[in-house]
Amino acid sequence: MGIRAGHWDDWALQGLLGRKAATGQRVSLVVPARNEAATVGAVVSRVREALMETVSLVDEVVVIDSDSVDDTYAVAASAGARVHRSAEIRPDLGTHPGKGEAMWKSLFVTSGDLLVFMDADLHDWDTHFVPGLLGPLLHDPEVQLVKGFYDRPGADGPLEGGRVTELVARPLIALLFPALGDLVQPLAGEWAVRRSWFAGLSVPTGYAVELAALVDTVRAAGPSAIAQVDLGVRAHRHQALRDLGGMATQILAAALARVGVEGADAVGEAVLRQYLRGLEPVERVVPTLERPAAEAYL
Ligand SMILES: O=c1ccn([C@@H]2O[C@H](COP(=O)(O)OP(=O)(O)O)[C@@H](O)[C@H]2O)c(=O)[nH]1
Ligand SMILES: O=C(O)[C@@H](COP(=O)(O)O)O[C@H]1O[C@H](CO)[C@@H](O)[C@H](O)[C@H]1O
Repeated sequence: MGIRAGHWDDWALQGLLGRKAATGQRVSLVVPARNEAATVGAVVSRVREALMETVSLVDEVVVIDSDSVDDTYAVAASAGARVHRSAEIRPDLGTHPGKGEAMWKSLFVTSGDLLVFMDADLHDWDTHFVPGLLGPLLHDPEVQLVKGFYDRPGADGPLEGGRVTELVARPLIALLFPALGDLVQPLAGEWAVRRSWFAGLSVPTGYAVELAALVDTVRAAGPSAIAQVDLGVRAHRHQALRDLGGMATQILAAALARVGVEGADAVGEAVLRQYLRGLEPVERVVPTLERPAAEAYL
């Protein structure tokens, strides 16, 4: 069997609540956020209202403030989230920049048996994303990781989002990881995973966290350990093209490391040279470090 696909409304909310109660599992929504004051409040407040206050599907909403320099922390806290600064979680383990670092650190400040990750920069989404992602985990013990997929509006049209997905992730999957070929949105930031499973994974500290989790999961447990759920439409803030060069470098570094090619130097960073005009390069130091499985520190 390959990667199973479902639709968010395959699972009635009451049925999910029943399964959650019957299995005694807790659910943590984790939102990694760097400079997301404009949108993080709505993500937190809407999920809290719909899935914590109205029903008890989510037990905690945790925002990991990832080196923000805006009001992310205050906005998320006033919306009702438990907020932690990534750098202040387990300082004995040091701190690194990046989305994956924030998600790795979330393991030390959450209690959920099931973790649901959502980006903080969403502006076209709905709260059904969360039950949709939980459906396979609450109903199928074989599933360890659930990816959301959706139509992704971009700057050039209703289906033009996902530049790194189309130009980097899908080619990597085609060439190196064909078992993941069924995945519609391999880089989607909306995904869910069993805590015990995520705690056993090596986690890239940057943007490669999503692809690495998929590769390591399909290798360790096969495609039946992964499910994907149609969540409808999702729009988010789009980074500038050259900033996605850093993301692409991190994803490529993690992929190459998983096929025995150590592209980055030993200290866990790569220097990406970009050019805006003429011969003068703009050098971007790109962290390619990975955190070891968190279970050893929990
Ligand atoms: O160092 C970082 C970079 C990003 N993010 C968060 O990770 C999510 C996805 O990042 P981003 O929007 O930059 O990626 P994109 O969606 O453009 O691929 C967002 O909630 C960011 O705030 C983070 O927590 N730390
Ligand atoms: O899919 C993609 O190509 C990138 C960038 O999307 P856009 O080109 O800005 O629509 O966005 C995803 O990739 C990141 C790395 O995995 C994730 O962190 C983001 O959540 C996801 O939006």
